[in-house]
Amino acid sequence: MATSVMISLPGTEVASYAVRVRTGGLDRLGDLMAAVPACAPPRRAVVITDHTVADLYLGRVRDALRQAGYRVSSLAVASGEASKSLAVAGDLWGALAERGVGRDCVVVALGGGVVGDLAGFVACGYQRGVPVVQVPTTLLAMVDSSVGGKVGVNLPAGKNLVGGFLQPQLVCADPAVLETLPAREWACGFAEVVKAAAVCGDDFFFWLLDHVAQLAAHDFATVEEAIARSVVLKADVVATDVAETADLRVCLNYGHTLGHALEHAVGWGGLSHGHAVAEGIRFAAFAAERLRGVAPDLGEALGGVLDALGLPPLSELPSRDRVLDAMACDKKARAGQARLVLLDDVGRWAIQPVSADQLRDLVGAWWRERGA
Ligand SMILES: NC(=O)c1ccc[n+]([C@@H]2O[C@H](COP(=O)([O-])OP(=O)(O)OC[C@H]3O[C@@H](n4cnc5c(N)ncnc54)[C@H](O)[C@@H]3O)[C@@H](O)[C@H]2O)c1
Ligand SMILES: O=C(O)C(=O)C[C@@H](O)[C@H](O)[C@H](O)COP(=O)(O)O
Ligand SMILES: [Zn+2]
Repeated sequence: MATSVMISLPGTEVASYAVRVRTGGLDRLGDLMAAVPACAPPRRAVVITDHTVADLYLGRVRDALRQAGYRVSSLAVASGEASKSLAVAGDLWGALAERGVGRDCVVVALGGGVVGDLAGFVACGYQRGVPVVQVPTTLLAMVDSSVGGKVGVNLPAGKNLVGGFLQPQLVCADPAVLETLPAREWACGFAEVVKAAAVCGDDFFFWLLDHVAQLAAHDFATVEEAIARSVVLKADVVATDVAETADLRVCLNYGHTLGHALEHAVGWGGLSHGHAVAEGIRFAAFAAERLRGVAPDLGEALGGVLDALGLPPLSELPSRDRVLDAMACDKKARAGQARLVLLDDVGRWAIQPVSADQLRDLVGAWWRERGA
C-alpha cells in the first residue's frame, strides 16, 4: 500500500507538502525530494541522524540522494532524548558552518522523533532558516512527530521549551524500516496513535478497538493503515491551528501534561516519550472522572487498549513533588494556572483549567491510586 497525504497550510512559508508513506520510499528519497522545487538539487543535502539509524539506513539514504544528483554530507548524534539539547544543536550548527554549508542546503532529518525535532530545530535556526525534509524511522515519528512542523529541544528546566515551527518540504516514511524497531519503540508509537484516535475521532477509535490484535502483532497492512489514519487526522488538526494559537491544536497534547513532567522528573531519556504519554493518558482519564464527572468506562477502554498495545501502567513513578514542579513548565499554562486537555468522551475534548491546589490533590490521588 502507498499513501500520499497532502497537507495544506495556506499562509505559512511552506504552503503545502506531501506525506508519502510507501514501502521502499527510502530508496526513492532522492527522486521524491528532487521533485520538490524548494529542496531540489543543486541544493546540498545534509543528513542529520543518530548513530543507531546511521548504522542501519544512512548508506541507503546517501545512495538514493547521490543518484538523484545531490551532494551529500551527514552528521550523526548519540541516540536518545539527551541529544535533544541546545548543546547538541550548537554542535550541529558549528559543524555545518565548519563544512561550509550555506543557505543553499536542505536538511534531511533521518530518524525518530528526537532526530526530527532536533534536526528541524537546527534547520529552523541555521542561517535564519533552511528547508527540512523529514524521514521518520520510528512508528512514533511516522504517526506524529514528522508532521505538523513542531521542532525544538529540551532545557534542563523543561520539555521542548525552546523551538519553533518549521513545516517540512516533504515527509517520506518507509514502513519497511520498522522491521528493525525494538518492541518498546513500537509501543511508543502506539501511545500517540491511541492519543490521536481518542481525542479526534470516533471512527478512528472504534477502528483501533477492532484492530488492536493486528497492531499488537505488527501486522504490516494494519500498521500502514494506522499510520495513514494518524497522518490524515493530524493534518486536519494542524490546518485549523498551525502555531497552536487558537486552542485547537492543543488537543494533540492529550496525555502530555503529566507525560512531559514524568520525562522531565525521571531525567531526559530515562523514560521514553511514548510510555510517559501512555501514563499521561491514564491520568487524564482519571482527572476527567474527578473534575468533569466522566464515567469510568472511558478510562477503562483507554487502559485496555494501552495494555493490549504493550503500554501497561508504569511499574514505578518518580517523586510526586518533582513531577508537580515539572508540571509547572507546561506550555499550556496561562496566568500561572495549569490547563489539562481532558476527554468527556471519545472525540469530545475540553481544556480544563486547574488551580495549583487542585493539581496537587489530583496528582496525590493518582499516586495513591497507583500505590506509589
Ligand atoms: N514534533 C512533534 O510533533 C512531536 C510529536 C511526538 C513526539 N515528539 C518527540 O519525539 C521524541 C520521541 O521520538 P521517538 O519515540 O521516535 O524516539 P527516538 O527518536 O529516540 O527513537 C527511539 C529509538 O529508536 C531508534 N531507532 C529509530 N529508528 C529505528 C529503526 N528503524 N530501527 C531501529 N531503531 C531505530 C533510535 O535510535 C532511538 O534509540 C520525543 O523527544 C518527543 O518529544 C515530537
Ligand atoms: O503536534 C502537536 O501539536 C503535539 O502536541 C504532538 C505531541 O505528540 C508532541 O509530543 C509535541 O512535541 C508536544 O508539543 P509541546 O508543544 O507540548 O512541546
Ligand atoms: Zn507526543
